[in-house]
Amino acid sequence: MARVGVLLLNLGGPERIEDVGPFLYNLFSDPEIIRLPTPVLQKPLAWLISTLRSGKSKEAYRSIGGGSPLRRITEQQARELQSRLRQEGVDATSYVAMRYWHPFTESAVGDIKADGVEEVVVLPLYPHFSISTSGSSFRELQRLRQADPAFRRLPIRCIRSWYDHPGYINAMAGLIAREVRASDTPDAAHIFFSAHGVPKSYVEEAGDPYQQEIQACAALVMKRLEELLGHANPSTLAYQSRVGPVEWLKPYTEDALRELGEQGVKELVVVPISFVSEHIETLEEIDIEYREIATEAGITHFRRVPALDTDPTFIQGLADLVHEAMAGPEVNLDMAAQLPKKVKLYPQDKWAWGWNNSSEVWNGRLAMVGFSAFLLELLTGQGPLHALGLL
Ligand SMILES: C=CC1=C(C)c2cc3[nH]c(cc4nc(cc5[nH]c(cc1n2)c(C)c5CCC(=O)O)C(CCC(=O)O)=C4C)c(C)c3C=C
Ligand SMILES: [Fe+2]
Ligand SMILES: [Fe+2]
Repeated sequence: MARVGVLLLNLGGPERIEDVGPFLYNLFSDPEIIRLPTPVLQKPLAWLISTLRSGKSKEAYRSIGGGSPLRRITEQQARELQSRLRQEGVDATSYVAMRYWHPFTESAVGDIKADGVEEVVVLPLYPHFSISTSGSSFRELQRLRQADPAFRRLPIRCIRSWYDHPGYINAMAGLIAREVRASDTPDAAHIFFSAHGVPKSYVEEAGDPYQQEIQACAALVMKRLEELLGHANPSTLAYQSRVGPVEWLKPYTEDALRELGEQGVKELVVVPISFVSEHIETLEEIDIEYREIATEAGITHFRRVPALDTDPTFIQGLADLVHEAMAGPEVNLDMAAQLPKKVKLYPQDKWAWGWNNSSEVWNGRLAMVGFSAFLLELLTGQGPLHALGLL
């Protein structure tokens, strides 16, 4: 029997307050998170944005005990999945590969090689594919594979997304049903799916299938929920955790909550749909920030469905996914990261006259160059603004 390494991909989170700044720097250094037309500005901009954001982020992490529980929960999921697979006769060892904090992808790959694993199943702990999450982790793994012949030789099967997998849908519907049954008005409780957002351009320009997978997933969960409860509840899907000035997927969670309050909705069952573990966005953003907004909007009962964490139906669903992948063909990292249609990932490069996409791109580039020169001058204390006595 082959020794199988199950590589679980996740984002990672700062474990202590001191980690917040470097964690944010790693996150914003990723071109799949901030898509710039030119890579030279990625690091200076990552430094600037992480410095500006770190105060707000630290405050949020402080309010949930000083760090993210993501590593602890992901490692627990990995252990439980491993023992489930071993009980089912697979010689499996699970590994955790985080994208922006420990344990980093590189160290997981080092462990896989050291343990003599013979084939790898890559399982992102994101049910829905997004360029910014699974896509970024697949690309990171691809970089490591290209640089390392020993890793490249291992057969690999990647699971791209699993938002419609029965194990996951059943586990989600089961947790929601429990909250609905415990509510004051089980027939009328409003099911509020709050998915993590992405910038609108990811979907509309880059062809990210994320929104379509989220919508399909919410519909499947509602169908299963109706079967479990024996009645159909009203529902809403909205997007949370917007960062920066650009437009993200709509409706925004805060706007949707206010609108439901105006419509007279009193009882809400909030479902964190894109997360399978408790983390800052569930514990701080939903439980503290959105609860407050909902209460102000007149929603008197605000229940939040817990994240799946190590729910047994969910862990069994993950084990089934691994079995299915092992029985199927090899799926390499390029195939897993592929977007459904041919799209332009970065704004067009060719110059064209007029007020058009091209001029906006070049305006943006010139502004970035000017801004970087300004930043450099601030750091070095030398440059044209100092020469003119303006700095
Ligand atoms: C489906 C899940 C996620 C998507 C999609 C996603 C996109 C995305 N996120 C940011 C910016 C930040 N994300 C941060 C933390 C964070 N994000 C996710 C999940 C998704 N992100 C997780 C699991 C975590 C870790 C949470 C933890 O407990 O530590 C942060 C840091 C926290 C904060 O300051 O709010 C930022 C910033 C962007 C820009 C983006 C899409 C482009
Ligand atoms: Fe957030
Ligand atoms: Fe995020």
